[in-house]
Amino acid sequence: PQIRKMLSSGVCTSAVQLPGKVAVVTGANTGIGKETAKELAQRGARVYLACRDVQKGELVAREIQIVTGNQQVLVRKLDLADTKSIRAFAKDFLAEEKHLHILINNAGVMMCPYSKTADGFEMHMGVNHLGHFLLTHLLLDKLKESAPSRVVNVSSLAHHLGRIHFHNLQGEKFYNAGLAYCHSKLANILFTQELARRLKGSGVTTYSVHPGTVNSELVRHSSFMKWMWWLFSFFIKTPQQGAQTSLYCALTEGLEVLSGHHFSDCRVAWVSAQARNETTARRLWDVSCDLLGIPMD
Ligand SMILES: NC(=O)C1=CN([C@@H]2O[C@H](COP(=O)(O)OP(=O)(O)OC[C@H]3O[C@@H](n4cnc5c(N)ncnc54)[C@H](OP(=O)(O)O)[C@@H]3O)[C@@H](O)[C@H]2O)C=CC1
Ligand SMILES: CC1=C(/C=C/C(C)=C/C=C/C(C)=C/C=O)C(C)(C)CCC1
Repeated sequence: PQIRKMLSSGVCTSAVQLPGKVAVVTGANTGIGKETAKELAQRGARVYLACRDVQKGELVAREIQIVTGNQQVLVRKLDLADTKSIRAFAKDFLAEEKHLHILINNAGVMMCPYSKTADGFEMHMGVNHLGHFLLTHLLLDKLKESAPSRVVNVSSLAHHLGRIHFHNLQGEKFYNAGLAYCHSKLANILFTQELARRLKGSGVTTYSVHPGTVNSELVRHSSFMKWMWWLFSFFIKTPQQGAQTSLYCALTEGLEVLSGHHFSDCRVAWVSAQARNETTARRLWDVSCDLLGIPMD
């Protein structure tokens, strides 16, 4: 029980309610994203479940509506492995909604065999970093108009093993599925820091998060990890526990001064030296804009 307690600490104790607020959660049909969306709906927000599989999303939306009594739980198609899908999602959302107060960039893939997104990006970098980079860029004016608003980027402790190899960003020269995940999670943290710098004074703040080791479908591509997760399932966090730090960063009052920081177990957490490198963060921003055809400023 002591080990379990140690591995599952961190509870979002904020009492903030969200009537009239609008939230988007990516990858909300399962795992941490589903529990994050459920809690936001419980607090009265209108919540968009941005999912690549709309059918799975609809089932979860019904479940959340029944559990929370909040009918304002909506499903929209978003495939982060395809910039056309991201642009279509953003276009429809901007036409439909006046506000966006909370954006949770939660969706993720881990340890997939070498593959590329529709736009030719390596899958981890493409979905986990570039997809969310583009989505945030497209929704940024709406976030600014809705300030105070927040962007939460779900990263990982795994960023410690990550490096940004600008000469091999698409894994074409060498590729390791585990490390590719770590690199993309480092990119999440660097993106958060650079975004925070650029958004200073705008009323939009941003945070990166390590949710803990969580019993979810993330391990689907690795038999070894599946076995480990099964073996230690009693010790690791439930998705509901894994959602706590994302919720803490989305909801806690007075957190604005900590924009750009990394959180774990609902506390500020230490990041690797690579994750504190401002030059890498700026360069990654520029390279990401270049790859996505976004004008650099
Ligand atoms: N579980 C853990 O121990 C840890 C998780 N994290 C991070 O937490 C986040 C949530 O992961 P978790 O809940 O554990 O994992 P899950 O695999 O349970 O959930 C991942 C979600 O991302 C979605 N997704 C995957 N690819 C795409 C895509 N191309 N477009 C849109 N959505 C996509 C999945 O959709 P679908 O169901 O259709 O595949 C699913 O909804 C991830 O960013 C992960 O890196 C960080 C540290 C530890
Ligand atoms: C050694 C060990 C564990 C392994 C932890 C690992 C391997 C965590 C990996 C986390 C990842 C990959 C996060 C994703 O971003 C457990 C299961 C906690 C149980 C106690 C012993």
